[in-house]
Amino acid sequence: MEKENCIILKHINKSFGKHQVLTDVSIEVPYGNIYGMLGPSGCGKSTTVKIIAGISEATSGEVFVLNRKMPDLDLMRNVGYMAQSDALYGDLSARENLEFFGQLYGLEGARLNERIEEVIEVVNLSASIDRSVSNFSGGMKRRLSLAMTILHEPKVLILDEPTVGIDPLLRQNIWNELYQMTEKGVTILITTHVMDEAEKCTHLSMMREGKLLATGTPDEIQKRAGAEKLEDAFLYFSSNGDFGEEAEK
Ligand SMILES: Nc1ncnc2c1ncn2[C@@H]1O[C@H](COP(=O)(O)OP(=O)(O)OP(=O)(O)O)[C@@H](O)[C@H]1O
Repeated sequence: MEKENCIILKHINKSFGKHQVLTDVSIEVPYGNIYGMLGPSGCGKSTTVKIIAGISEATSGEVFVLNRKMPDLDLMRNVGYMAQSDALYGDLSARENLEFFGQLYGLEGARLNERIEEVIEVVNLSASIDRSVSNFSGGMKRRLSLAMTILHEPKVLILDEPTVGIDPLLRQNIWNELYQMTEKGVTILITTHVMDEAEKCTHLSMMREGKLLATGTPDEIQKRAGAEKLEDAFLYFSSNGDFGEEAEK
């Protein structure tokens, strides 16, 4: 099982003081897939991905990424993490931000310039590459953050609500790019509270109040709920208690 799965969470619990925000979260993310975590605001998606990315620690439970127990600093080069809030230097241009982050990951010279051109095109910001980021809209900042996350070609991408504020056409382009990356073996974990984005994922976890409601492919989840839409499946699992994959077998 460990060999097939790029990311494994085993019985993760997380509390902030007395507030338990994650309860017994176990997931397995197969290599080369887009795995979605779907749930309403505050259900614990960001907390989960921060633990996977190694920037927050679980209160109990274990996390493995690429067969290594997290947190593991040596793995950081292979993991691209895009947080919900953009970590950009407003005084710098988009190009300068990319140069700075690229150098941190050991890219330089012609290779760095080549990658910058590639990623800036993916997010459709080529025309604004030399503009100061302080003049960017929220959606442009999200797009630049995504470009920075994929710049060093990590094997694992962890994207926390990456397409918020991005228009539908560009969102489609970005999804196409994500699919192409999985064809090259990249594993992607993405959080969303939007059903139509969740449908695009190859695998899915539905989450509510820090607990998993259901896991599987979008199709499997709908079938188990007897629903034609993911939204109805979510409502079904929300009102019928906890139905992990195992419980339904
Ligand atoms: N550092 C923290 N200290 C205390 N409570 C926190 C902290 N981070 C998150 N929480 C709480 O944990 C719960 C889950 O938050 P989290 O951000 O993981 O949810 P989410 O599903 O990602 O929602 P959103 O999409 O709105 O960010 C919330 O009740 C939140 O208030």
